[in-house]
Amino acid sequence: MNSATLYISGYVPLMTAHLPFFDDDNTSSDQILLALRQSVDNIDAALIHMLAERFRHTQAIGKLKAKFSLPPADPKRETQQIARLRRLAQEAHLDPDFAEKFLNFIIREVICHHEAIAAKNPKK
Ligand SMILES: O=C(O)C(=O)C[C@]1(C(=O)O)C=C[C@@H](O)C=C1
Repeated sequence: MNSATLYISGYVPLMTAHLPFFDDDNTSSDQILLALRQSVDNIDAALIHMLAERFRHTQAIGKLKAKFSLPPADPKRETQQIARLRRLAQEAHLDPDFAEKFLNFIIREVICHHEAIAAKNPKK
């Protein structure tokens, strides 16, 4: 398989231009799979690091909210975030419904963290 074949099969060649093997007709499917999986692994690692950073900041928000007796959830803010992420997803050719589900999944977890922080710091 070469880059032309990948293009015909719907794979965006720009994304693979930096990968080895793609202009070589003798490349085995195992080699191509390995190269693609290396990129997937790099992207997964980046996602984990970005999520860790996001949770670090939302933990700080949770502490602030507990200190000033603010509610753990802010539905108005969530509505804005979802509208924005759906727009970004569309531009990036990612399914907006998936983007919304993904954000909601993360936010639900953040709200649990906020509730736990508030429970540990009860206001008299
Ligand atoms: O921005 C806030 O107020 C947060 O608590 C953070 C966050 C989020 O994870 O983005 C979580 C819960 C809220 O309902 C809205 C947003």
